[in-house]
Amino acid sequence: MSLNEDHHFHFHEATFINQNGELKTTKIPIVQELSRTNHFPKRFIASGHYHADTLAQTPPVIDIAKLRSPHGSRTPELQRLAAAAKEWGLFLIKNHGVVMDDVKDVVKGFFGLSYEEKKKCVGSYESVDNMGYGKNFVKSEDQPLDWIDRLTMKAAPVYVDESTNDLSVWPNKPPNFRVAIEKYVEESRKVLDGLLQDLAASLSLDQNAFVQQFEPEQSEIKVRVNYYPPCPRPDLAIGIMPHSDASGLTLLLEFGATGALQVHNPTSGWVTLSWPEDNSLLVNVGDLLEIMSNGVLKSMWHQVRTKVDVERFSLACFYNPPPRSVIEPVVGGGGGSMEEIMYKKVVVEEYVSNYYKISPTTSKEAIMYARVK
Ligand SMILES: O=C(O)CCC(=O)C(=O)O
Ligand SMILES: [Fe+2]
Repeated sequence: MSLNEDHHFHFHEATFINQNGELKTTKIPIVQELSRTNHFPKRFIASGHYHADTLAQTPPVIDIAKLRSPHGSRTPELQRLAAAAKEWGLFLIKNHGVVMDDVKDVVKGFFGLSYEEKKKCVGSYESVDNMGYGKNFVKSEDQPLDWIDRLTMKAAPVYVDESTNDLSVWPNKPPNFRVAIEKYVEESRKVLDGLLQDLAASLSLDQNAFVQQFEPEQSEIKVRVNYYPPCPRPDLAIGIMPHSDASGLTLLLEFGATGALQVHNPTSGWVTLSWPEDNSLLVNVGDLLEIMSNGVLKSMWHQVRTKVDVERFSLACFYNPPPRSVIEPVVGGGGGSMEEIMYKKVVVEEYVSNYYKISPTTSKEAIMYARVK
């Protein structure tokens, strides 16, 4: 179906350098408007991708209250944590204390604005490393487009000179958007710091082995809010193409609908993840923590499917060590001193910038940048 003349559609613009080194701009239709008018342009056909609905599985649930109970009694929960992070690279958490009602309201409020209002209320529209409003790794005219609208901001560190460092992409509507998200991010950081300690302990490493590389003053937390409107062709479209996150850890909140996030596991293939909207949050391992754990923890390869009848929202917090810091595998846990080193030292911002340069990819290619040959 082509974009009908009867409708007045808006577009995001993405700029990229093509294979001949030329600077190009491509126009990306706004999915809310397509959804509302039941249009499905060919550019959203993601052929060769996995489109089936598998039996939905609930990820392992880790009880943070149990992890914080006195030494000894927390051992079984630590073991469950290690098993989930090693095999799947993900787990749900409950009893984490993070309050999320305001965040859901502001995210819904933002995506409820018209395209013109959204564009006007985000101060800057540039894209650096995938930041800003409406960008989705577009690198060519022929690449399939994700059925998504998204806004990415840097929530930490908080810079004094906003013009250069946070791209001023925080929207000023709804008015409490930034305050609500910054509060959520600070609460999330505490939970993630605790989990970094638990993950190290669960691998018999010094409990500070990972967390000490995430300095409170300089660590980076990027927040991405994602909106997937109902899609006329879930059999052809993808909400987000398969990827692993470049992060250390990612904390994911989903609401509106479940059963859209799918994760690929070498033995089980694609698995659809589903869980009740009951305050649980999903934690997943990103590439940087896979490197820091010498490949013992696995960053998950995941994608998002679309749904024909329901809209879905998600909010991802990507927690990274400071951009200029050097990370390297921490060994000496269960593997012993003979453990083979799988990954090289990398500068965090160099890793992330290579990741964005080569994404999207068809497999976990970005991490090869850090792999010992
Ligand atoms: O919407 C989701 O469930 C996942 C989002 C995601 O993978 C991302 O933003 O990197
Ligand atoms: Fe992701």
